[in-house]
Amino acid sequence: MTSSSALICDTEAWKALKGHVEDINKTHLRELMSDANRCQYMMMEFDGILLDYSRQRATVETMDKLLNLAKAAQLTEKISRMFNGEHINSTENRSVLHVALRAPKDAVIKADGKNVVPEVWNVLDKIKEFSEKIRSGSWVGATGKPLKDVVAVGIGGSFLGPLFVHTAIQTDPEALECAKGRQLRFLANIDPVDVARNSNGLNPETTLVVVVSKTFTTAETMLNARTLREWITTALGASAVAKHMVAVSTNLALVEKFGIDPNNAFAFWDWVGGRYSVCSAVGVLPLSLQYGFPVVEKFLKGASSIDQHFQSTPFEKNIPVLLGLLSVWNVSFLGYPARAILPYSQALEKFAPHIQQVSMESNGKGVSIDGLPLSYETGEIDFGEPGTNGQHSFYQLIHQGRVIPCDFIGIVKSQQPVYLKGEMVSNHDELMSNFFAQPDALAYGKTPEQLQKENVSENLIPHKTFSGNRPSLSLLLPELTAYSVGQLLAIYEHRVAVQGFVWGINSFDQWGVELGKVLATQVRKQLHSSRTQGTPLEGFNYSTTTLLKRYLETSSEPQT
Ligand SMILES: O=P(O)(O)OC[C@H]1O[C@](O)(CO)[C@@H](O)[C@@H]1O
Repeated sequence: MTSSSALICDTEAWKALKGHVEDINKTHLRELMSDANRCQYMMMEFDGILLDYSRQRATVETMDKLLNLAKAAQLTEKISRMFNGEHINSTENRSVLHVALRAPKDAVIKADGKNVVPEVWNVLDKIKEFSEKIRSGSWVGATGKPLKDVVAVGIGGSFLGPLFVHTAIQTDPEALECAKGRQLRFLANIDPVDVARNSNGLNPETTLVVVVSKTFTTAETMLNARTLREWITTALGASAVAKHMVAVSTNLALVEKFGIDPNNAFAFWDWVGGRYSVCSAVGVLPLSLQYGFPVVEKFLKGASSIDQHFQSTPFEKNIPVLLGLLSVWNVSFLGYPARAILPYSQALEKFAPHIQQVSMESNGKGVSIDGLPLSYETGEIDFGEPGTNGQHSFYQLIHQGRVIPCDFIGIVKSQQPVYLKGEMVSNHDELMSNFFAQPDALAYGKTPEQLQKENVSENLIPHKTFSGNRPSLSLLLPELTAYSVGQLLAIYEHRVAVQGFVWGINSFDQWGVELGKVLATQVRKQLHSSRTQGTPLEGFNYSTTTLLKRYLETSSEPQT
C-alpha cells in the first residue's frame, strides 16, 4: 500500500511489474495469440460492447500483477472517493462528480453533504423545456421568426465534447430525422477566420447563440461572444440579445454582466471539470436544441450504464479499469509514449480530438498529487484518425517505425449502409475488413522467411519485413447511437481516471495551461499600446522582440 506521500513506483507491485518486463520481452504476440485460453480470458463483454485485449503484450500473469498494482494504488478506495464526492481534486479543493450529470433521477450522489442529483435534473428539465420551445417555434427571434440555427461558442472542454457527440450522432437515422431543417455550428478558435466560417450563410434573425464557458472569463470565448453579440445587435438592435443569446456557465454573475438574462442561463457546478462537462448543459443544451432532449437523454443513459459498471464490477471484468491498467503497462513499463485512437467510423472523427483533451490535460503531469516530483512518465501522446483514412496517412510508422499501442474501435451496424449490386461486399463490410485485418498485421508482422517463400528479391526483404509484436486492443460496438456514444465517452473518461489514480497524480486540475495565458496578456497589452500610441517594445527577449517587430511593422490590423 502507498502512504499518501509515497510514490507508486516504490511499491512491491510496481517493482514486480518492472521485473516482469523481461519475461514479456522474451515472447512475441505471434506466440501469445496462439494460446486460445489466454485470448478467451482477454475478452470482455458489457452492455453490448465487446472488448478484446488479447493483442496487448501481456499474459494472464501480467494481468495479475497489474491487478496487484491497482491494489497498491488503492484504486478501489479512490474510485469510491470520487463517487462519494470527496474533494479528490485537491489542488482546487473540489469534488469530481461528472458521474452525477448522468445519474438517474432517483440516485443520491452527494457533494459537501448535499445530494446534487435534484439540481442536475432541475437544469435538465429546464433544457428540455427551453429546447422544445425553440424547436417547436413557440420561442421566436426579435423579428418573429423561429430560430433554426444554433452557434455554440466555447473552447476546450466547452467545445470538444459537444462537437464529438454532435459529429457522432448526426448521421444516426433517429437523430438525423430529429434534426431536420436545423443546423448546429461550433465557434471555438479566436481566429477571426473561425468567426467567418461559422457565421457565413447564417441569418441573425433565425440564429440562437449559446455562449458556453465554465468560468465565463476565457479570453477566446468572451471575445467571440462579443463578436457574435455585435453581429446580432448590428442586424437586429440591442434588445435582440434577450431572444438570440443564452449561456451555459458556473458563473451566473458574469453571464448577467455580459447582458444575458439570467433566466436564459443554464447552470453547472464547480465539481464538473471542463473536459468532463459534455454531460452537463455544456453539451446537453446545444445537442438538445439540434436533436431534441429525448435523443440526448439516451446519450446520458449510455454514459450512466458505464458509470454503474465502473463503480461496481470486479476489476478483472471492468472495462475502464482494464483499459486504464493496460495503458499504465504500456506507458510505464513497456515505455511506449503514445496511443493511437483509431475508430473505423467516420462519425467518430472527432473522438480522438476530444480524448486528447480528456487524457492529455488530465494526465500530463510532472508531480504526484502530493507535489512530489515523479520519477516516471505519466500520460501519453494521444492522436488518431478514423480508419481507413489513417491507413493512408500515418500507419506506415506504426507498422514499421515506432511502436504505438492502438485502440481499434469498430461498429457492427452502419448508420448509413450502402450495398452496390455486383460488389463482393457492402461498403461497411469493406470498411470492417480493414478493422479486423490491421490488428493482426500489427501483432503478427511478416518475417523474412515468409518473404523468401514468396520469392521476394533479397534486396527488398528488409524493406518488406514487418517485425510485428505491436500491441493493440479492439472495441466492438453493436451500433453507433446516442446511447453507445455515451458508453464510449464514459469508458474513456474512467480509463483516464484509472491511469491517474494508479500513477498517483491529480487528473482533475490543469495548471499547465495557465502560464501561456499569462504571457499572452503581456503581449496583448503591448500590441494595444504599440498600435495606438506607438509605444516601443519592452520587456521581451531578443527572439520575441524580433518577431513582434516584424508583425507590427508589416501588418495593419484595424484599431477602431
Ligand atoms: O469553459 P471555460 O471556462 O471557458 O474553459 C475552457 C477550457 O479552458 C481550459 O481551462 C484550459 O484551456 C480547459 O480546461 C477548459 O475546458
